[in-house]
Amino acid sequence: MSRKERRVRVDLADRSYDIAIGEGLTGRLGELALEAGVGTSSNCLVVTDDNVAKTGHLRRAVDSLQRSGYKVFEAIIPAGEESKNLRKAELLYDKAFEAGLDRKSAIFALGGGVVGDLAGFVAATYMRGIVFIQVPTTLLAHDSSVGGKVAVNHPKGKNVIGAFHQPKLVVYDISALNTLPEREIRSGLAEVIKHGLIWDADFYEWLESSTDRIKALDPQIMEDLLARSCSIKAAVVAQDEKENGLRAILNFGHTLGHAIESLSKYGTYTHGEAISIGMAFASEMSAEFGRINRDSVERICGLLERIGLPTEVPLDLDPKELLNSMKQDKKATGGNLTFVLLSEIGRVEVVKNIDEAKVLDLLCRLGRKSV
Ligand SMILES: NC(=O)c1ccc[n+]([C@@H]2O[C@H](COP(=O)([O-])OP(=O)(O)OC[C@H]3O[C@@H](n4cnc5c(N)ncnc54)[C@H](O)[C@@H]3O)[C@@H](O)[C@H]2O)c1
Ligand SMILES: O=C(O)C(=O)C[C@@H](O)[C@H](O)[C@H](O)COP(=O)(O)O
Ligand SMILES: [Zn+2]
Repeated sequence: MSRKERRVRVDLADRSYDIAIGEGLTGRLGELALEAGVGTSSNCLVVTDDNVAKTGHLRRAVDSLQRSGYKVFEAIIPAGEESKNLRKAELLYDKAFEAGLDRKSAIFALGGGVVGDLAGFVAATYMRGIVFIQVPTTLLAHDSSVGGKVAVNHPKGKNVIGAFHQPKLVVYDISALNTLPEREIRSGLAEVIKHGLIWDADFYEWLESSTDRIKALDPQIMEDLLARSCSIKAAVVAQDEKENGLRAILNFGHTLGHAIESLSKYGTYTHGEAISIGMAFASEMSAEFGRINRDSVERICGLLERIGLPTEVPLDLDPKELLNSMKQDKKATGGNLTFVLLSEIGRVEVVKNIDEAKVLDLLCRLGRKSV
């Protein structure tokens, strides 16, 4: 007998939705979408990438939707961050027209954060916004599928062309992790660790003590981990949907992380790897500004490294270019740097007008390069 899935609610008044978490949920996607009120009268589009399409996930999703009466079209994009751009968005608009999508249609984003952000952006803009459903297939996408940030990249920076468009439902099938490469598992754990660091010291300690079982992808552990991590994201988003204040804490590690991704042309580091380096750097900065002690920095870098994530500022990236890229971060106003810094493990603060000379100095010291 199938076990009932776990549910985490994202409370956003008339835009509230559930995150359903459990094993084998892709095979029940149609039933779950119907239950969430996604209509079957108009055609729908399932967007995925060519890696996910090679696994059984796409077939299971489409079969389930068809069994529930949905008329399904498919769009497959090339896998990878390089696809998160306006040209691919335009190809998806073409697909949407070919599939006859109208205002009552829905887009299902089946994949990692790239598919979710891109398909979500298309759903937010096609005919001024249609329903979309997130069906995350990476560990990292437990974060990207929740909260409604949808975007594409621009040569000037990550996610700078985007919108807030909440999904109607998130269906997280834990079984999808079985086909995910180990590197992507580690990458996803970076965002999980972030959620512990910014919000919940107990969760962070639990992660420290459960590393081996997490690495073994024990299904019960993964269900608990996802439910706790999604609950933190949901709690933050519910309090500040459009990032007027609090939500910026979810950007811990991203100021440097996004600069690393952008300067390395999105080809060297996964998102999780880049923000792992960014979190190690933000922890060092927090210590430099006397907010936390060295033991906490060692503890944080220790966990990231035990997971197999990088913590060192890349030697091949120029500190001045990193600094300039960070000044274009969406949190920066008037060219002044904003960083999310730790006050203790489990608590952070958004700090504006950070002294850029100090950041440059630390970048040079940690990257072991002189200016
Ligand atoms: N919107 C948000 O709030 C938010 C939050 C975090 C990250 N993001 C964005 O998410 C993106 C990163 O997402 P990601 O790490 O999921 O990357 P991704 O979507 O590129 O997926 C990583 C790799 O795994 C493959 N893959 C996906 N699911 C698979 C499966 N089940 N089996 C085998 N292979 C599979 C993909 O084809 C890809 O090669 C970045 O663009 C980042 O900016 C957005
Ligand atoms: O949901 C948020 O808010 C986040 O900051 C989550 C991040 O993990 C994610 O990478 C997000 O896309 C970054 O947002 P951005 O506004 O800095 O592009
Ligand atoms: Zn992120």
